Amino acid sequence: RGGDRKHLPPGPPGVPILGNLPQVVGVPQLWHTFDKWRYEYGPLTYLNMVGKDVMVLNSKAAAMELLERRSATYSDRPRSIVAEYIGSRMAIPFARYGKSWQNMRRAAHAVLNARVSSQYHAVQAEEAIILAHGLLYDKSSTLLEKINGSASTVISVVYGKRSLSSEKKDQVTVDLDEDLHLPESDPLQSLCNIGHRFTSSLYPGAYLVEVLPILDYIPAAMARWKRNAQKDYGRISETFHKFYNDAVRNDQQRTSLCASLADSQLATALTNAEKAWVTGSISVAALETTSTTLSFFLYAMIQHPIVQEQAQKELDRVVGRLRCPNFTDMAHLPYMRAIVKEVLRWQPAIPLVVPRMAMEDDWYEGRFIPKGTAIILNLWSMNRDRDVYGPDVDLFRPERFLQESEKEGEYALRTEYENEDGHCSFGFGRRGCVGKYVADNALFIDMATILWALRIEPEAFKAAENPATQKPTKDLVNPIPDFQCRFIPRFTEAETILQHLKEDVLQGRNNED
Ligand code: HEM
Repeated sequence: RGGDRKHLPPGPPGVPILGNLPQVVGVPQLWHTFDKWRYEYGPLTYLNMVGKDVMVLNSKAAAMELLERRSATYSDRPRSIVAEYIGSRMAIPFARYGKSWQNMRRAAHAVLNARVSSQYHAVQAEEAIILAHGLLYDKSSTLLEKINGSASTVISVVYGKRSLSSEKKDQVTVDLDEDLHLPESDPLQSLCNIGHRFTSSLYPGAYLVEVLPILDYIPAAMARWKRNAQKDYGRISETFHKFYNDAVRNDQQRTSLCASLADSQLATALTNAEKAWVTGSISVAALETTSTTLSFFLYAMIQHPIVQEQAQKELDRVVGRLRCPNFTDMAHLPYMRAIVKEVLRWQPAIPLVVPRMAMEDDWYEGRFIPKGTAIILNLWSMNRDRDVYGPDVDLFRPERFLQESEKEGEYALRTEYENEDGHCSFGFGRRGCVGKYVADNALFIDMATILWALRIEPEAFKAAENPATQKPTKDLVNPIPDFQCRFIPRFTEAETILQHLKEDVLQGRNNED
Protein backbone atom coordinates (compact mmCIF):
# COMPACT_ATOMS: atom_id res chain seq x y z
CA ARG A 1 0.00 0.00 0.00
CA GLY A 2 2.94 2.27 0.77
CA GLY A 3 4.03 1.93 -2.87
CA ASP A 4 0.53 2.59 -4.12
CA ARG A 5 0.38 5.83 -2.14
CA LYS A 6 3.06 7.24 -4.42
CA HIS A 7 0.27 7.31 -7.01
CA LEU A 8 -2.18 9.41 -5.00
CA PRO A 9 -3.77 12.19 -7.10
CA PRO A 10 -2.01 15.55 -7.01
CA GLY A 11 -3.14 18.30 -4.66
CA PRO A 12 -1.98 21.54 -3.05
CA PRO A 13 1.06 21.15 -0.79
CA GLY A 14 0.14 21.10 2.90
CA VAL A 15 2.03 21.79 6.13
CA PRO A 16 3.57 19.18 8.44
CA ILE A 17 1.07 17.28 10.65
CA LEU A 18 -1.98 19.37 9.76
CA GLY A 19 -1.59 18.79 6.02
CA ASN A 20 -4.12 20.87 4.06
CA LEU A 21 -6.36 21.61 7.05
CA PRO A 22 -5.32 25.29 7.31
CA GLN A 23 -6.22 25.84 3.63
CA VAL A 24 -9.74 24.57 4.26
CA VAL A 25 -10.81 25.44 7.82
CA GLY A 26 -12.96 28.53 8.03
CA VAL A 27 -12.93 29.17 4.27
CA PRO A 28 -16.41 30.17 3.07
CA GLN A 29 -17.86 28.93 -0.25
CA LEU A 30 -15.15 26.25 -0.48
CA TRP A 31 -16.44 25.20 -3.91
CA HIS A 32 -14.73 28.27 -5.39
CA THR A 33 -11.39 27.26 -3.85
CA PHE A 34 -11.83 23.69 -5.08
CA ASP A 35 -12.78 24.99 -8.53
CA LYS A 36 -9.49 26.91 -8.76
CA TRP A 37 -7.54 23.84 -7.67
CA ARG A 38 -9.16 21.64 -10.27
CA TYR A 39 -7.50 23.64 -13.07
CA GLU A 40 -4.17 22.94 -11.40
CA TYR A 41 -4.66 19.35 -10.26
CA GLY A 42 -7.31 17.77 -12.50
CA PRO A 43 -10.43 15.67 -11.93
CA LEU A 44 -9.31 14.40 -8.49
CA THR A 45 -7.63 16.76 -6.03
CA TYR A 46 -5.91 15.08 -3.08
CA LEU A 47 -6.05 16.69 0.38
CA ASN A 48 -4.43 15.46 3.55
CA MET A 49 -6.51 16.48 6.58
CA VAL A 50 -4.33 15.69 9.61
CA GLY A 51 -3.44 12.33 8.08
CA LYS A 52 -6.95 11.60 6.76
CA ASP A 53 -7.28 11.00 3.02
CA VAL A 54 -9.74 13.34 1.35
CA MET A 55 -10.30 13.79 -2.39
CA VAL A 56 -12.33 16.36 -4.23
CA LEU A 57 -14.06 14.90 -7.28
CA ASN A 58 -14.34 17.63 -9.91
CA SER A 59 -15.37 16.14 -13.24
CA LYS A 60 -18.58 14.55 -14.47
CA ALA A 61 -16.64 11.85 -16.35
CA ALA A 62 -14.85 10.80 -13.15
CA ALA A 63 -18.12 10.92 -11.18
CA MET A 64 -19.88 8.74 -13.77
CA GLU A 65 -17.08 6.19 -13.67
CA LEU A 66 -16.65 6.06 -9.89
CA LEU A 67 -20.10 6.84 -8.50
CA GLU A 68 -22.31 5.29 -11.20
CA ARG A 69 -20.33 2.39 -12.68
CA ARG A 70 -18.48 1.50 -9.48
CA SER A 71 -21.30 2.53 -7.15
CA ALA A 72 -20.86 -0.58 -4.97
CA THR A 73 -17.54 0.92 -3.83
CA TYR A 74 -18.68 4.52 -3.38
CA SER A 75 -22.15 4.48 -1.81
CA ASP A 76 -21.09 4.87 1.82
CA ARG A 77 -20.72 8.22 3.57
CA PRO A 78 -17.66 8.70 5.78
CA ARG A 79 -18.29 8.66 9.51
CA SER A 80 -19.09 12.12 10.82
CA ILE A 81 -18.96 12.12 14.60
CA VAL A 82 -20.99 15.28 15.13
CA ALA A 83 -23.63 14.40 12.50
CA GLU A 84 -24.04 10.99 14.17
CA TYR A 85 -24.75 12.61 17.51
CA ILE A 86 -27.34 14.81 15.79
CA GLY A 87 -29.03 11.74 14.27
CA SER A 88 -27.47 11.13 10.84
CA ARG A 89 -27.85 7.35 11.28
CA MET A 90 -31.61 7.78 10.91
CA ALA A 91 -31.56 10.44 8.15
CA ILE A 92 -31.39 9.06 4.58
CA PRO A 93 -29.11 11.74 3.10
CA PHE A 94 -26.51 11.41 5.83
CA ALA A 95 -26.83 7.76 6.94
CA ARG A 96 -24.04 5.25 6.47
CA TYR A 97 -24.52 2.62 3.75
CA GLY A 98 -26.16 -0.50 5.23
CA LYS A 99 -29.43 -2.30 5.93
CA SER A 100 -31.14 0.60 7.66
CA TRP A 101 -30.28 3.06 4.84
CA GLN A 102 -31.38 0.48 2.24
CA ASN A 103 -34.78 0.05 3.91
CA MET A 104 -35.29 3.81 4.16
CA ARG A 105 -34.13 4.38 0.58
CA ARG A 106 -36.40 1.62 -0.76
CA ALA A 107 -39.41 3.15 0.99
CA ALA A 108 -38.50 6.64 -0.26
CA HIS A 109 -38.00 5.36 -3.81
CA ALA A 110 -41.40 3.64 -3.74
CA VAL A 111 -43.17 6.93 -3.15
CA LEU A 112 -40.92 9.28 -5.15
CA ASN A 113 -39.95 7.35 -8.30
CA ALA A 114 -40.56 8.66 -11.82
CA ARG A 115 -43.89 6.85 -12.28
CA VAL A 116 -45.36 7.63 -8.87
CA SER A 117 -44.23 11.24 -8.95
CA SER A 118 -47.01 12.02 -11.44
CA GLN A 119 -49.52 11.36 -8.63
CA TYR A 120 -48.37 14.61 -7.06
CA HIS A 121 -49.04 16.71 -10.19
CA ALA A 122 -52.39 17.97 -8.92
CA VAL A 123 -51.10 19.16 -5.56
CA GLN A 124 -47.99 20.64 -7.20
CA ALA A 125 -50.13 22.60 -9.67
CA GLU A 126 -52.27 23.90 -6.79
CA GLU A 127 -49.23 25.01 -4.84
CA ALA A 128 -47.87 26.77 -7.94
CA ILE A 129 -51.09 28.82 -8.11
CA ILE A 130 -50.81 29.72 -4.43
CA LEU A 131 -47.18 30.72 -4.97
CA ALA A 132 -47.84 32.92 -8.03
CA HIS A 133 -50.84 34.49 -6.28
CA GLY A 134 -48.74 35.17 -3.17
CA LEU A 135 -45.94 36.76 -5.20
CA LEU A 136 -48.48 39.17 -6.64
CA TYR A 137 -50.73 39.99 -3.70
CA ASP A 138 -49.11 39.05 -0.42
CA LYS A 139 -47.70 42.35 0.76
CA SER A 140 -47.12 41.21 4.33
CA SER A 141 -44.17 38.94 3.54
CA THR A 142 -40.76 39.71 2.09
CA LEU A 143 -39.64 38.05 -1.11
CA LEU A 144 -37.48 35.66 0.84
CA GLU A 145 -40.39 34.72 3.09
CA LYS A 146 -42.54 33.97 0.05
CA ILE A 147 -39.81 31.92 -1.55
CA ASN A 148 -39.22 29.92 1.63
CA GLY A 149 -42.97 29.34 1.87
CA SER A 150 -43.10 28.35 -1.79
CA ALA A 151 -41.15 25.19 -1.07
CA SER A 152 -44.27 24.00 0.70
CA THR A 153 -45.08 22.48 -2.71
CA VAL A 154 -42.71 19.74 -1.72
CA ILE A 155 -43.86 19.67 1.85
CA SER A 156 -47.45 19.04 0.73
CA VAL A 157 -46.18 15.98 -1.05
CA VAL A 158 -44.55 14.69 2.11
CA TYR A 159 -47.08 15.77 4.76
CA GLY A 160 -50.30 16.13 2.74
CA LYS A 161 -52.40 18.96 1.37
CA ARG A 162 -52.90 20.38 4.79
CA SER A 163 -49.21 20.97 4.64
CA LEU A 164 -47.26 22.49 7.45
CA SER A 165 -47.94 26.17 7.19
CA SER A 166 -45.71 28.94 8.36
CA GLU A 167 -46.77 32.04 10.18
CA LYS A 168 -43.43 33.73 10.09
CA LYS A 169 -40.27 32.89 8.18
CA ASP A 170 -36.81 34.26 8.77
CA GLN A 171 -33.73 33.91 6.66
CA VAL A 172 -32.15 30.70 7.82
CA THR A 173 -29.05 31.12 9.91
CA VAL A 174 -27.69 28.45 12.16
CA ASP A 175 -24.65 29.18 14.21
CA LEU A 176 -22.85 26.02 15.29
CA ASP A 177 -22.52 27.43 18.79
CA GLU A 178 -26.09 28.60 19.11
CA ASP A 179 -29.17 26.67 20.13
CA LEU A 180 -31.06 25.00 17.31
CA HIS A 181 -34.13 27.17 16.79
CA LEU A 182 -37.27 25.10 16.18
CA PRO A 183 -40.21 27.51 16.40
CA GLU A 184 -43.48 25.65 16.94
CA SER A 185 -45.38 28.34 15.06
CA ASP A 186 -43.21 27.83 12.01
CA PRO A 187 -42.66 24.21 10.94
CA LEU A 188 -41.03 25.14 7.61
CA GLN A 189 -38.48 27.26 9.42
CA SER A 190 -37.85 24.37 11.81
CA LEU A 191 -37.20 21.99 8.91
CA CYS A 192 -34.84 24.50 7.27
CA ASN A 193 -32.97 24.94 10.52
CA ILE A 194 -32.67 21.18 11.01
CA GLY A 195 -31.27 20.88 7.47
CA HIS A 196 -28.70 23.57 8.16
CA ARG A 197 -27.75 21.94 11.44
CA PHE A 198 -26.68 18.89 9.42
CA THR A 199 -25.22 20.62 6.35
CA SER A 200 -23.17 23.11 8.37
CA SER A 201 -21.85 20.37 10.64
CA LEU A 202 -20.78 18.41 7.54
CA TYR A 203 -18.98 21.38 5.94
CA PRO A 204 -15.29 20.45 5.55
CA GLY A 205 -13.33 21.51 8.62
CA ALA A 206 -16.42 22.47 10.67
CA TYR A 207 -15.39 20.46 13.75
CA LEU A 208 -11.92 19.52 14.93
CA VAL A 209 -13.21 16.22 16.32
CA GLU A 210 -13.74 14.98 12.74
CA VAL A 211 -10.02 15.08 12.05
CA LEU A 212 -8.93 14.33 15.64
CA PRO A 213 -11.45 11.62 16.68
CA ILE A 214 -9.65 11.22 20.01
CA LEU A 215 -11.52 14.38 21.10
CA ASP A 216 -14.68 12.29 21.12
CA TYR A 217 -13.47 10.72 24.37
CA ILE A 218 -13.97 14.03 26.15
CA PRO A 219 -17.15 13.66 28.23
CA ALA A 220 -20.20 15.67 27.17
CA ALA A 221 -20.02 17.70 30.40
CA MET A 222 -16.72 19.15 29.16
CA ALA A 223 -17.50 19.38 25.43
CA ARG A 224 -20.16 21.88 24.42
CA TRP A 225 -20.31 20.63 20.81
CA LYS A 226 -21.23 17.17 22.12
CA ARG A 227 -23.83 18.42 24.59
CA ASN A 228 -25.43 20.56 21.87
CA ALA A 229 -25.47 17.71 19.35
CA GLN A 230 -27.05 15.27 21.82
CA LYS A 231 -29.66 17.82 22.83
CA ASP A 232 -30.41 18.61 19.17
CA TYR A 233 -30.93 14.93 18.38
CA GLY A 234 -33.73 14.74 20.95
CA ARG A 235 -35.39 17.90 19.70
CA ILE A 236 -35.15 16.95 16.01
CA SER A 237 -36.53 13.49 16.74
CA GLU A 238 -39.45 14.97 18.66
CA THR A 239 -40.18 17.40 15.80
CA PHE A 240 -40.09 14.67 13.12
CA HIS A 241 -42.36 12.40 15.20
CA LYS A 242 -44.89 15.17 15.73
CA PHE A 243 -45.01 16.10 12.01
CA TYR A 244 -45.33 12.45 10.98
CA ASN A 245 -48.08 11.58 13.47
CA ASP A 246 -50.06 14.74 12.66
CA ALA A 247 -49.84 14.01 8.91
CA VAL A 248 -50.95 10.38 9.26
CA ARG A 249 -53.88 11.52 11.40
CA ASN A 250 -54.91 14.48 9.23
CA ASP A 251 -54.34 13.27 5.66
CA GLN A 252 -57.81 11.91 4.95
CA GLN A 253 -57.03 11.64 1.22
CA ARG A 254 -54.08 9.32 1.95
CA THR A 255 -52.07 10.97 -0.83
CA SER A 256 -49.12 12.16 1.23
CA LEU A 257 -45.84 10.36 1.59
CA CYS A 258 -46.51 9.95 5.33
CA ALA A 259 -49.87 8.28 4.69
CA SER A 260 -48.31 6.06 1.98
CA LEU A 261 -45.61 4.94 4.38
CA ALA A 262 -48.09 4.34 7.16
CA ASP A 263 -50.28 2.20 4.85
CA SER A 264 -47.65 0.64 2.62
CA GLN A 265 -46.55 -3.00 2.71
CA LEU A 266 -43.17 -1.79 1.56
CA ALA A 267 -42.62 0.15 4.72
CA THR A 268 -43.06 -2.83 7.03
CA ALA A 269 -39.28 -3.08 7.29
CA LEU A 270 -39.25 0.35 8.94
CA THR A 271 -39.86 1.05 12.60
CA ASN A 272 -42.13 3.96 13.50
CA ALA A 273 -39.09 5.99 14.45
CA GLU A 274 -37.55 5.30 11.03
CA LYS A 275 -40.78 6.35 9.30
CA ALA A 276 -40.75 9.63 11.20
CA TRP A 277 -37.09 10.18 10.30
CA VAL A 278 -37.54 9.12 6.65
CA THR A 279 -40.30 11.67 6.13
CA GLY A 280 -38.54 14.31 8.23
CA SER A 281 -35.22 13.91 6.48
CA ILE A 282 -36.82 13.79 3.04
CA SER A 283 -38.55 17.11 3.81
CA VAL A 284 -35.29 18.55 4.99
CA ALA A 285 -33.56 17.34 1.80
CA ALA A 286 -36.40 18.70 -0.32
CA LEU A 287 -37.12 22.04 1.27
CA GLU A 288 -34.09 24.26 1.01
CA THR A 289 -32.83 22.70 -2.23
CA THR A 290 -36.12 23.58 -3.92
CA SER A 291 -36.45 27.07 -2.46
CA THR A 292 -32.80 27.89 -3.22
CA THR A 293 -33.32 26.82 -6.84
CA LEU A 294 -36.50 28.88 -7.12
CA SER A 295 -34.70 31.91 -5.72
CA PHE A 296 -31.93 31.59 -8.27
CA PHE A 297 -34.61 31.28 -10.95
CA LEU A 298 -36.10 34.66 -9.97
CA TYR A 299 -32.63 36.14 -9.77
CA ALA A 300 -31.80 34.83 -13.26
CA MET A 301 -35.05 36.23 -14.62
CA ILE A 302 -34.37 39.79 -13.47
CA GLN A 303 -30.89 39.60 -14.89
CA HIS A 304 -32.03 38.16 -18.21
CA PRO A 305 -35.27 39.82 -19.34
CA ILE A 306 -34.76 38.42 -22.83
CA VAL A 307 -34.89 34.84 -21.51
CA GLN A 308 -38.05 35.77 -19.64
CA GLU A 309 -39.64 37.17 -22.81
CA GLN A 310 -38.64 34.13 -24.84
CA ALA A 311 -40.24 31.80 -22.26
CA GLN A 312 -43.39 33.92 -22.19
CA LYS A 313 -43.65 33.84 -25.99
CA GLU A 314 -43.52 30.05 -25.80
CA LEU A 315 -46.16 30.00 -23.01
CA ASP A 316 -48.47 32.29 -24.98
CA ARG A 317 -48.11 30.12 -28.08
CA VAL A 318 -48.61 26.75 -26.35
CA VAL A 319 -50.86 27.56 -23.37
CA GLY A 320 -52.54 30.77 -24.47
CA ARG A 321 -53.91 33.33 -22.06
CA LEU A 322 -57.18 31.70 -21.03
CA ARG A 323 -55.81 29.06 -18.67
CA CYS A 324 -52.75 28.35 -16.53
CA PRO A 325 -50.05 25.95 -17.71
CA ASN A 326 -50.38 22.35 -16.57
CA PHE A 327 -48.30 19.19 -16.76
CA THR A 328 -49.73 18.10 -20.11
CA ASP A 329 -48.05 21.20 -21.59
CA MET A 330 -44.63 20.08 -20.41
CA ALA A 331 -43.68 18.16 -23.55
CA HIS A 332 -44.57 21.22 -25.66
CA LEU A 333 -42.57 23.74 -23.60
CA PRO A 334 -38.91 22.96 -24.39
CA TYR A 335 -37.74 26.48 -23.58
CA MET A 336 -39.34 26.28 -20.10
CA ARG A 337 -37.75 22.89 -19.52
CA ALA A 338 -34.37 24.28 -20.60
CA ILE A 339 -34.76 27.10 -18.05
CA VAL A 340 -35.28 24.52 -15.27
CA LYS A 341 -32.15 22.64 -16.36
CA GLU A 342 -30.07 25.81 -16.72
CA VAL A 343 -31.00 27.18 -13.27
CA LEU A 344 -30.01 23.83 -11.73
CA ARG A 345 -26.73 23.79 -13.70
CA TRP A 346 -25.81 27.43 -13.16
CA GLN A 347 -26.44 27.51 -9.40
CA PRO A 348 -26.60 24.02 -7.86
CA ALA A 349 -28.42 24.18 -4.52
CA ILE A 350 -25.75 21.99 -2.95
CA PRO A 351 -22.47 22.79 -4.70
CA LEU A 352 -20.53 20.42 -2.42
CA VAL A 353 -22.39 17.24 -1.60
CA VAL A 354 -22.21 15.34 1.68
CA PRO A 355 -19.08 13.26 1.01
CA ARG A 356 -18.93 9.63 -0.06
CA MET A 357 -16.37 7.11 1.17
CA ALA A 358 -14.28 4.63 -0.83
CA MET A 359 -15.21 1.24 0.65
CA GLU A 360 -12.23 -0.51 -1.05
CA ASP A 361 -8.83 0.47 -2.41
CA ASP A 362 -9.39 1.62 -5.98
CA TRP A 363 -7.65 3.19 -8.99
CA TYR A 364 -8.78 5.88 -11.39
CA GLU A 365 -6.73 6.79 -14.46
CA GLY A 366 -3.50 5.63 -12.84
CA ARG A 367 -4.27 7.37 -9.53
CA PHE A 368 -4.64 5.45 -6.27
CA ILE A 369 -7.74 5.95 -4.07
CA PRO A 370 -7.12 4.29 -0.68
CA LYS A 371 -9.97 2.54 1.16
CA GLY A 372 -11.58 4.97 3.61
CA THR A 373 -10.91 8.09 1.52
CA ALA A 374 -13.62 10.74 1.93
CA ILE A 375 -14.73 11.86 -1.53
CA ILE A 376 -16.19 15.36 -1.74
CA LEU A 377 -18.42 15.76 -4.81
CA ASN A 378 -17.75 19.19 -6.26
CA LEU A 379 -20.93 19.66 -8.28
CA TRP A 380 -20.11 23.31 -8.82
CA SER A 381 -17.10 22.44 -11.00
CA MET A 382 -18.86 19.54 -12.73
CA ASN A 383 -21.63 21.91 -13.82
CA ARG A 384 -19.06 24.38 -15.12
CA ASP A 385 -16.95 21.93 -17.09
CA ARG A 386 -15.84 23.80 -20.20
CA ASP A 387 -15.29 20.55 -22.10
CA VAL A 388 -18.98 19.73 -21.63
CA TYR A 389 -20.69 23.13 -21.73
CA GLY A 390 -18.28 25.31 -23.72
CA PRO A 391 -16.41 28.44 -22.70
CA ASP A 392 -19.48 30.40 -21.48
CA VAL A 393 -20.12 28.17 -18.45
CA ASP A 394 -20.54 31.12 -16.09
CA LEU A 395 -23.38 32.58 -18.14
CA PHE A 396 -27.04 31.75 -17.60
CA ARG A 397 -28.04 30.54 -21.09
CA PRO A 398 -30.92 28.01 -21.42
CA GLU A 399 -30.22 27.82 -25.18
CA ARG A 400 -27.31 25.49 -24.44
CA PHE A 401 -29.90 22.70 -24.00
CA LEU A 402 -31.84 23.61 -27.13
CA GLN A 403 -31.70 23.41 -30.88
CA GLU A 404 -33.59 25.44 -33.49
CA SER A 405 -36.83 23.76 -34.43
CA GLU A 406 -38.16 23.50 -37.98
CA LYS A 407 -40.54 26.39 -37.20
CA GLU A 408 -38.85 29.76 -37.20
CA GLY A 409 -38.32 31.34 -33.77
CA GLU A 410 -39.20 28.10 -31.96
CA TYR A 411 -36.93 25.71 -30.10
CA ALA A 412 -36.73 21.97 -29.48
CA LEU A 413 -34.90 20.31 -26.60
CA ARG A 414 -31.68 18.73 -27.88
CA THR A 415 -32.43 15.00 -28.11
CA GLU A 416 -29.67 14.02 -25.67
CA TYR A 417 -31.39 16.12 -22.99
CA GLU A 418 -34.87 14.62 -23.44
CA ASN A 419 -34.15 11.94 -20.85
CA GLU A 420 -31.01 13.39 -19.31
CA ASP A 421 -30.76 16.08 -16.66
CA GLY A 422 -27.95 17.87 -18.48
CA HIS A 423 -26.47 18.95 -15.12
CA CYS A 424 -25.02 17.19 -12.08
CA SER A 425 -27.04 18.94 -9.38
CA PHE A 426 -28.92 15.81 -8.29
CA GLY A 427 -25.73 13.82 -7.61
CA PHE A 428 -24.90 10.33 -8.78
CA GLY A 429 -25.46 6.60 -8.38
CA ARG A 430 -27.16 4.84 -5.50
CA ARG A 431 -26.96 7.91 -3.27
CA GLY A 432 -28.18 10.29 -5.99
CA CYS A 433 -31.24 12.43 -5.23
CA VAL A 434 -34.23 10.15 -4.71
CA GLY A 435 -36.59 13.12 -5.02
CA LYS A 436 -35.34 14.42 -8.36
CA TYR A 437 -38.54 13.67 -10.31
CA VAL A 438 -40.70 15.37 -7.71
CA ALA A 439 -38.23 18.27 -7.64
CA ASP A 440 -38.11 18.64 -11.42
CA ASN A 441 -41.91 18.62 -11.61
CA ALA A 442 -42.30 21.17 -8.81
CA LEU A 443 -39.73 23.47 -10.38
CA PHE A 444 -41.29 23.18 -13.83
CA ILE A 445 -44.85 23.96 -12.74
CA ASP A 446 -43.79 26.74 -10.34
CA MET A 447 -41.60 28.46 -12.92
CA ALA A 448 -44.10 28.01 -15.77
CA THR A 449 -47.02 29.33 -13.68
CA ILE A 450 -45.02 32.35 -12.49
CA LEU A 451 -43.80 33.24 -15.98
CA TRP A 452 -47.23 32.68 -17.52
CA ALA A 453 -48.91 35.08 -15.09
CA LEU A 454 -46.25 37.58 -14.11
CA ARG A 455 -43.45 39.76 -15.36
CA ILE A 456 -40.50 39.79 -12.97
CA GLU A 457 -38.56 43.03 -12.66
CA PRO A 458 -35.66 44.10 -10.46
CA GLU A 459 -36.58 46.34 -7.56
CA ALA A 460 -34.63 49.31 -6.30
CA PHE A 461 -31.44 48.66 -8.19
CA LYS A 462 -30.26 47.98 -11.68
CA ALA A 463 -28.87 44.47 -11.59
CA ALA A 464 -25.92 45.27 -13.87
CA GLU A 465 -24.77 48.31 -11.90
CA ASN A 466 -25.34 46.97 -8.45
CA PRO A 467 -25.00 43.20 -8.49
CA ALA A 468 -26.53 41.34 -5.58
CA THR A 469 -24.10 39.80 -3.13
CA GLN A 470 -24.02 36.40 -1.52
CA LYS A 471 -23.28 36.13 2.18
CA PRO A 472 -20.13 34.19 3.01
CA THR A 473 -21.22 30.75 4.17
CA LYS A 474 -19.64 27.74 5.84
CA ASP A 475 -22.45 25.43 4.84
CA LEU A 476 -22.97 22.97 1.98
CA VAL A 477 -26.00 24.94 0.72
CA ASN A 478 -25.53 27.67 -1.91
CA PRO A 479 -26.56 30.96 -0.25
CA ILE A 480 -29.30 32.98 -1.96
CA PRO A 481 -28.04 36.35 -3.23
CA ASP A 482 -29.39 39.46 -1.65
CA PHE A 483 -31.80 40.79 -4.31
CA GLN A 484 -35.29 42.26 -4.53
CA CYS A 485 -37.76 42.03 -7.36
CA ARG A 486 -41.34 42.96 -8.11
CA PHE A 487 -44.10 41.13 -9.91
CA ILE A 488 -46.47 42.64 -12.43
CA PRO A 489 -49.44 40.80 -14.01
CA ARG A 490 -48.68 40.22 -17.70
CA PHE A 491 -52.31 40.68 -18.76
CA THR A 492 -55.64 41.35 -17.08
CA GLU A 493 -56.97 37.80 -17.39
CA ALA A 494 -53.89 36.47 -15.57
CA GLU A 495 -54.99 38.25 -12.39
CA THR A 496 -58.58 37.07 -12.65
CA ILE A 497 -57.59 33.49 -13.42
CA LEU A 498 -55.08 33.35 -10.56
CA GLN A 499 -57.66 34.79 -8.18
CA HIS A 500 -60.33 32.24 -9.19
CA LEU A 501 -57.99 29.29 -9.12
CA LYS A 502 -56.64 30.25 -5.72
CA GLU A 503 -60.20 30.47 -4.34
CA ASP A 504 -60.98 27.06 -5.89
CA VAL A 505 -57.92 25.53 -4.26
CA LEU A 506 -58.80 26.92 -0.84
CA GLN A 507 -62.45 25.99 -1.24
CA GLY A 508 -61.46 22.43 -2.21
CA ARG A 509 -59.23 22.14 0.83
CA ASN A 510 -61.91 23.47 3.14
CA ASN A 511 -64.39 20.93 1.78
CA GLU A 512 -61.94 18.14 2.53
CA ASP A 513 -61.83 19.13 6.22
C1 HEM B 1 -33.85 21.35 -6.60
C2 HEM B 1 -34.11 20.39 -5.79
C3 HEM B 1 -33.12 19.36 -5.31
C4 HEM B 1 -31.78 19.28 -5.47
C5 HEM B 1 -30.85 20.22 -6.21
C6 HEM B 1 -31.34 18.08 -4.77
C7 HEM B 1 -30.03 17.63 -4.72
C8 HEM B 1 -29.62 16.51 -4.04
C9 HEM B 1 -28.25 16.05 -3.97
C10 HEM B 1 -27.07 16.71 -4.63
C11 HEM B 1 -28.24 14.92 -3.21
C12 HEM B 1 -27.00 14.07 -2.83
C13 HEM B 1 -26.69 13.18 -3.98
C14 HEM B 1 -25.42 12.40 -3.88
O1 HEM B 1 -24.88 12.15 -2.79
O2 HEM B 1 -24.95 11.99 -4.96
C15 HEM B 1 -29.59 14.67 -2.80
C16 HEM B 1 -29.97 13.61 -2.01
C17 HEM B 1 -31.25 13.42 -1.59
N1 HEM B 1 -32.37 14.14 -1.97
FE1 HEM B 1 -32.42 15.72 -3.19
N2 HEM B 1 -32.42 17.48 -4.21
C18 HEM B 1 -33.53 18.22 -4.52
C19 HEM B 1 -34.83 17.96 -4.16
C20 HEM B 1 -35.24 16.88 -3.45
C21 HEM B 1 -36.61 16.54 -3.18
C22 HEM B 1 -37.81 17.31 -3.71
C23 HEM B 1 -36.59 15.43 -2.40
C24 HEM B 1 -37.74 14.65 -1.84
C25 HEM B 1 -38.99 14.84 -2.10
C26 HEM B 1 -35.19 15.07 -2.18
C27 HEM B 1 -34.76 14.01 -1.42
C28 HEM B 1 -33.45 13.61 -1.31
C29 HEM B 1 -33.00 12.53 -0.45
C30 HEM B 1 -33.87 11.70 0.47
C31 HEM B 1 -31.63 12.40 -0.63
C32 HEM B 1 -30.68 11.41 0.03
C33 HEM B 1 -30.42 10.23 -0.87
C34 HEM B 1 -29.50 9.19 -0.24
O3 HEM B 1 -28.50 9.53 0.41
O4 HEM B 1 -29.79 8.00 -0.43
N3 HEM B 1 -34.40 15.96 -2.84
N4 HEM B 1 -30.42 15.63 -3.33
